[in-house]
Amino acid sequence: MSGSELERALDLITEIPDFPEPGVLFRDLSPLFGDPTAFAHVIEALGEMIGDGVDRLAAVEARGFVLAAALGYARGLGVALVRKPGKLPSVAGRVDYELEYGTASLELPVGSVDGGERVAIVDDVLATGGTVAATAELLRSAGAEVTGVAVVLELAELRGRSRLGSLPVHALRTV
Ligand SMILES: O=P(O)(O)OC[C@H]1O[C@H](OP(=O)(O)OP(=O)(O)O)[C@H](O)[C@@H]1O
Ligand SMILES: Nc1ncnc2[nH]cnc12
Repeated sequence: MSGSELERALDLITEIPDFPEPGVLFRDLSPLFGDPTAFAHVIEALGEMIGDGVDRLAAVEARGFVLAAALGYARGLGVALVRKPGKLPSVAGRVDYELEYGTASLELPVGSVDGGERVAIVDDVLATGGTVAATAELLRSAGAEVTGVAVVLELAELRGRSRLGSLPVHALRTV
């Protein structure tokens, strides 16, 4: 894959002003998910960013699941599926946090990670960093070591990295 192929794939992301509320510029990855060539380039590039030495991926409902499922399949890694509340019969932990728009809670299913596992978090967008910070907290509470974060798009002005301490963050594109 050439750099320009990846750039063309990322150019499929569209911007929708004032969604889901006034003042938010929503980045829609649906066209990228819908284009098999672009999607394959993005999965390949995410795989290069997470590197070796990872035992498992973790992803957050809903858009993160699409990326992590494909990447996990490509790399032979299982995925810890972090859920929005009320979906799980057995909850290992719950964290409440702030989003760019509104508040949210996440839950980790019992048995999703083993103690000492090295887990990389995969998501589509890093905005305020609340989602990734909450996911990292859930994984660490369950005994995992979080190795880093790989996202397709980082929204730099929302300063998500500043909430993540020394956790390595890799983004395919930063805007
Ligand atoms: O860095 P943050 O400010 O936490 O924002 C990033 C999160 O926001 C979006 O998820 P959303 O909760 O909108 O859910 P979705 O994937 O179900 O659309 C996105 O998929 C990230 O997970
Ligand atoms: N502006 C944005 N666009 C898409 N997903 C987001 N998640 C949080 N902020 C977002």
